[in-house]
Amino acid sequence: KQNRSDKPKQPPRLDETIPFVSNLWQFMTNKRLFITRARAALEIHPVIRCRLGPLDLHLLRGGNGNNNNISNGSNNSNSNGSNHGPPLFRATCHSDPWTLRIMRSAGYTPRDLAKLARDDSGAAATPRPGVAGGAGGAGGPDRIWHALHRLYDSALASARATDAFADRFQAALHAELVAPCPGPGPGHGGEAGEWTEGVRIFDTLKRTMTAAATHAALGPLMAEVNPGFVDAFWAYECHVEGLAFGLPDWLNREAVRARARFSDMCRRWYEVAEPRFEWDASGDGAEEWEPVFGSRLSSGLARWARRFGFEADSMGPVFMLLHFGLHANTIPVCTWVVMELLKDPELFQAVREEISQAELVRDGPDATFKGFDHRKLGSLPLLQSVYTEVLRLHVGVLITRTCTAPLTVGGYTLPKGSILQAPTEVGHLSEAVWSTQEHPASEFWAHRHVKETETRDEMTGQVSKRLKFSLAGRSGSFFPFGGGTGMCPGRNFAKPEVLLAVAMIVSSFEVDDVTWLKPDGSLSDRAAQNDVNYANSVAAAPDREMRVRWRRVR
Ligand code: HEM
Repeated sequence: KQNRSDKPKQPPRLDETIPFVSNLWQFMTNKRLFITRARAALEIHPVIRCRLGPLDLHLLRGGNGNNNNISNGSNNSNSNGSNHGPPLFRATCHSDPWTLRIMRSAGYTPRDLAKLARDDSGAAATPRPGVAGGAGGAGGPDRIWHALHRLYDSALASARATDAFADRFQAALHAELVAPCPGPGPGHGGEAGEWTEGVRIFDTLKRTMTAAATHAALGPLMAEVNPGFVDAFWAYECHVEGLAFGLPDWLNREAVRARARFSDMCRRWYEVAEPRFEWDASGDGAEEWEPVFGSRLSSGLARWARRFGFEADSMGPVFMLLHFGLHANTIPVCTWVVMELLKDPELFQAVREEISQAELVRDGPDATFKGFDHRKLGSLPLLQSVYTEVLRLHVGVLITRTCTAPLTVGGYTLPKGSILQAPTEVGHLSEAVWSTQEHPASEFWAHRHVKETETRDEMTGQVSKRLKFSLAGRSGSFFPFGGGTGMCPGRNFAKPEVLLAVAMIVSSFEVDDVTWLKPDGSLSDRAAQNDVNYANSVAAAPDREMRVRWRRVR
């Protein structure tokens, strides 16, 4: 209702039975339900208020109907993500306090956290208006956020970094999954031509992709120094969201133990790598990969921490979060793609045929397989559609920002300093945006993002049909990588990693005998769904494992 006083009109509040208690309790204990209720309220109102403990939040709707098709200047407008979305993607909204919260929960020391908290100049090249830009002014020595984001731009989001990562990842995954190697170690795919029974898809991808992506991004030392790091990572990974936004540590002992174990491994690795590294070689112009820290992203992060005088106790957490960013979403996303293909033999065959177009040309008919061109893979329409559909259905997160200037949304003016959250699910699951008569938005439909086009050959008159990938008109309702200044800088690593792993499995294995297993290993009578424990954790893990038998066909 319009308020008659001079006070600005306030958005409605999210209902709760016990004021100040019920919503907070639900957020901490059943985030899935909290987000479902918020989604329902946002179907009616473009913005709602909600108090969670000390925080007064504004929940916003994404989507095309919200007058919010705002460009964020990112170079990303294809299936990697979207450069449109909710108003919180504007340049005046930032995510530093939330990133700090994640860093604190990972174990950065109070002194190093204080350095980050002191710098309110933001991540952009120009310091925020009215802010000195740290003690050093614009581009000055104290602009710690800007330095981090510059590193992300050059060593994570750039084409050069992506190509180097994709090549290393592909070679390492081939060694893990396909290369014949008797005895323990690589070769999870088994001997060529022989059936391997009881292959667990999620488990196999966790082992092989974690090892390969770690090799490509952090070099070979992590596996040498910490042989059990893959298991330790996944034991920690399932607790990260809860550690940052859920129960306090003293109620969360198992999570605290898992974090300490993996953080110690990262610190040990750093202590082995640090004295071996050539610190004098130049940073930005350095080679994309060297055998100590691995990629320029990893050595750049070490340089960033050194430049700002980080304490030894922060180094485990710094690299633990790099592992988290690298593995926690790509591997479940890849698993969902593989599961969808294996559930549908016709789709599997269609994708296999499409993928063959991206195989690198061999030196001769009998020459060995050389791998895939990751750029070509990323442009294949059906594969892109499947990838997009998986991101749409299995990525769920409350994108969070603080606004540094008043923001007008849906007729309400939210004051400077307001905390804004946009649940990706409101856009991703919108029936109005995604559904067709045969395929509701809640359903996986591999062809949702492709159109068939016909072209006529002018010489022969022959008509050929082609698929074309398109998100046209819907990109404002699709933001699995967030948007604006806080948009995921790893999105360009994620796509080739997922598609290369899918291509390698689809082209190298014959698969049958699909069954589903419950977490205790017993048979399940249904396929996997999003694990409710991963609500708001970006990519959800599957709550059922897929078991198959497979044999390597090359
Ligand atoms: C399918 C895979 C991935 C998904 C769905 C995903 C999603 C996201 C989302 C939703 C955010 C928050 C964005 C926002 O607030 O607007 C984010 C941030 C981030 N992601 Fe990713 N991500 C993926 C892969 C990766 C990879 C491979 C890396 C590589 C290390 C990575 C590194 C990061 C980092 C460093 C941030 C924080 C950026 C900042 O501090 O502003 N991500 N990601």
